[in-house]
Amino acid sequence: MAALKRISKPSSASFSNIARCLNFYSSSAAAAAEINPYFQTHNFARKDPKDRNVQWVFLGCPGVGKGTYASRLSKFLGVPHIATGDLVREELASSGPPLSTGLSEIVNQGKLVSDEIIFNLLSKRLEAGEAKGESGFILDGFPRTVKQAVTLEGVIDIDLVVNLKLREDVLLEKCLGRRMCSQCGGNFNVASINAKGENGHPGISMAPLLPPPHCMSKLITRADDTEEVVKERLRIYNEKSQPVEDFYRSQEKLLEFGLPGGIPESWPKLLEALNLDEYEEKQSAAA
Ligand SMILES: Nc1ncnc2c1ncn2[C@@H]1O[C@H](COP(=O)(O)OP(=O)(O)O)[C@@H](O)[C@H]1O
Repeated sequence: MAALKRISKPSSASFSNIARCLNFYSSSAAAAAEINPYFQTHNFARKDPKDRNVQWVFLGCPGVGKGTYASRLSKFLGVPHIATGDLVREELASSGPPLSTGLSEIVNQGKLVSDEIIFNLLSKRLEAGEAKGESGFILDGFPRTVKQAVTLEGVIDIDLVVNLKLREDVLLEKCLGRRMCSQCGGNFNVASINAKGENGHPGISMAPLLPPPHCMSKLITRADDTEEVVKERLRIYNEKSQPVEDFYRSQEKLLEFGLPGGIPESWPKLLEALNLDEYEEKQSAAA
């Protein structure tokens, strides 16, 4: 597959953030390695990129569409889509009190769960995948802090980080429109977005992503998709996760992608930005 990296140069404003990340890196690398012995000892992913599938990360604010595009891309490339938010929700559904009570309180307030829990869930998921012969992954929702990024960097080579971007007013509308089918787990969106252009930002329209008729009566809204909690999640993203963008930008791994609209407009442009458009044409021609 062709080289897939498109690199964004760091802006001068981001250099102080990069320096902060690097200071953090040196002071936290040892602490980060202590978090999970699995991550400390296991080097399953240090394989030559020629001998494995892609190891990518999707970054972006809540509601931007990380799950939608990471999941489409994972099917397209034949690699697992690993979303730490899904791992947390599965853990909540399968564990009883008191763990589930404490965990759901954190998630429902829009806060980040502890690194210990996240590293345990992620390492278990990677280990299970490895046992099944999986190769490569697209991570979604991880890393969310520079400390998590540093820890990941210590054990796994990340090839590319895709940073999805969307206006904040649209993010809020999208989060409030999110629905999930309580039976099949499918993700949908009932919001019909028509945001006018303002402050140099172009207008943006997104059609709702409606479920098939048999899911319609089973739709639920995530408890953390209320206006108050989404605003808190956006605040936490800006505080804790934005520096992760600078961390990867400084490593020249960051691909910035501003979503131009809904899936029909954005998907072909994303493939183009990833140099995958020709790959798709070849696949369609072969089918
Ligand atoms: N890497 C992580 N570190 C800490 N907490 C996480 C992480 N990933 C997921 N979570 C927890 O799971 C919740 C849901 O995550 P996710 O589905 O990715 O939400 P979002 O729509 O905000 O991207 C987060 O608000 C947080 O409480």
